Amino acid sequence: MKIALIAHDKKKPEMKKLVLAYREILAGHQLFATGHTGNIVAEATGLEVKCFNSGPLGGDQEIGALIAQNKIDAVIFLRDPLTAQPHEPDVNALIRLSDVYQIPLATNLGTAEVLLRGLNNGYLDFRKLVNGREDRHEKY
Ligand SMILES: O=C(CO)COP(=O)(O)O
Repeated sequence: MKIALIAHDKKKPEMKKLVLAYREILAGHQLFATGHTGNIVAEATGLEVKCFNSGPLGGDQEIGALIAQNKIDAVIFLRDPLTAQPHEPDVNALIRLSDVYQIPLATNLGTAEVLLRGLNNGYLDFRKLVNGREDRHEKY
């Protein structure tokens, strides 16, 4: 599965703890991330991470584009709900696209743990039915 990992600055320590705790599960999947988050994840776990631009410089949009192309299976986005983000429209766009395309999305540590445990138990296997199908979306 292709997992996108994103964390706002104040949530990066939580992201680091999460990926260390679930390293063995994450090791079996392809990881994608916004720039700074990806560097932290790669350094903490030693796992390969495809890093995009930093969030404020377009990283959320790049991951959103992958979602629209059916190239992401789950998103863990540890958002900071207490700090205004200069790129809030990009953040909202990424969340919106996850909802448009029914992509499992965790926005806090509690749900992220459920998602990763579910991933490990096959609960995301429904994604295999649509994987590789760029035509899966209804055309308007
Ligand atoms: O701002 C972010 C997501 O909106 C995260 O970006 P970085 O991982 O580059 O800090």
